[in-house]
Amino acid sequence: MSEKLLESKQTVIKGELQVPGDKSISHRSIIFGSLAQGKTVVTNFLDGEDCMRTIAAFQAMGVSIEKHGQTVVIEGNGVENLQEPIEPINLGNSGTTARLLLGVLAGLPHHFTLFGDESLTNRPMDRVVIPLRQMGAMIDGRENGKYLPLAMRGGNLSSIAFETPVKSAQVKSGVLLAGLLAEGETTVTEKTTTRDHTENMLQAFGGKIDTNNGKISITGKQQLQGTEIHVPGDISSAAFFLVASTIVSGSELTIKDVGLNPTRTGIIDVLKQMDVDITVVEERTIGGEPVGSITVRSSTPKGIIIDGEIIPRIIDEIPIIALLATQANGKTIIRDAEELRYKESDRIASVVNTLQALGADIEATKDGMIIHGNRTLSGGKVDSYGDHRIGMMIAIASLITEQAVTLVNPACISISYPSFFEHLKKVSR
Ligand SMILES: O=C(O)C1=C[C@@H](OP(=O)(O)O)[C@@H](O)[C@H](O)C1
Ligand SMILES: C=C(OP(=O)(O)O)C(=O)O
Repeated sequence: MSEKLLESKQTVIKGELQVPGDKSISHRSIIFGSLAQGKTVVTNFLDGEDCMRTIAAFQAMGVSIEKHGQTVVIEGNGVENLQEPIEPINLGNSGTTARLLLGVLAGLPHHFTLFGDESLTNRPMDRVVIPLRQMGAMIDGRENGKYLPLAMRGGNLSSIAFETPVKSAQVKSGVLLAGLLAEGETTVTEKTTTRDHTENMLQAFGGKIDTNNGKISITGKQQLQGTEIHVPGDISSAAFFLVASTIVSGSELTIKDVGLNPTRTGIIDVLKQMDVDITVVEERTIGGEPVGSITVRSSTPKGIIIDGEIIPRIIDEIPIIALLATQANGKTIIRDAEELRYKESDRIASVVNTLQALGADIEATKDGMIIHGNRTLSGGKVDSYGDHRIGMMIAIASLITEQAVTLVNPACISISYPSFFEHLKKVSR
């Protein structure tokens, strides 16, 4: 297993940065482009490994998808021309590919087998398998279809009125995509709002979807038209640099063209509540999604309580928020975040173990963590757990540790941010 030495050096974070395209929006651009009729051109596509899995899955079904740098051209031929793949589909590390693709495949009259890497193989799939079975898909797999590998035969779906028991955009999206291919009207009701990129992008492709008080309704068998999609910068990637600029004294960084969809901007709200010096400017709309530039100057944050409705709006940012909390005045409590246990690693355990190993005062709870601030972090050898967000959290921590940090298994960072270390170097002075 490879290791990366992150030397403890006096640095400041300065200048301007453009983070790569949003992962959630990149996945969905490939899915809708492949279901639509005609050409779709996606610019600023994230070429992280996860999004490449989504491309490969649709190529295996006969869709022509060409990637030139960050531009992807999809020649859509409509749902009815998606073919049965010869080989099993490898979903790699990508939960989003798995849950959203399951929804699409459930609507196709073909046989599919799906598998993933060790991490994905241990993440729950029954949260989408159960409603898709209710719609008529035949799905079987390990532990009665709870886990990959899965085998399935789709087609002839009927609509469903589904109340999602988990706060998950992936589950909502999987069922809505199946609803798009089913007869009649499907509704998904969610108690807490989760990211709505599926709903937004369906409309960008000419589809119709209604959201009313947490109830999302979609009529099946709609024809979608290819279009142009510009992917905004990923706020979940930006979050690592927002925190870096806060905790490294003397820093000031502007991140340009970041997606500011309100279902994703919880990190900005958290930073503001913690009294971090943050401003958002140049707000505008590109391709149906709000974008803007965020400037952060170093400051000493204060500890806060983070729970309830905001959790899905910061779900991928909690590891880096935990690092920030180790530097805050006072105590930070994170609750209602049990979903973290079902990510690429059990992120309650991996965040707590890693930060403890670096000298933080942090403890795990059933659904979150308690972090006591004002700690000087030491250094040493810590593992990414094969989880990209843990790997990036460790790299940002190393900017303020007293000794060097050896990051074990850094390669996973390219799942969502292949140019992360290059960008870190670019803004380190
Ligand atoms: O829909 C999406 O694109 C995503 C939804 C979230 O997962 P859940 O919906 O499982 O919480 C998030 O953690 C993931 O990185 C991307
Ligand atoms: C949880 C994540 O992604 P996924 O569920 O797509 O693997 C993530 O990117 O942090």
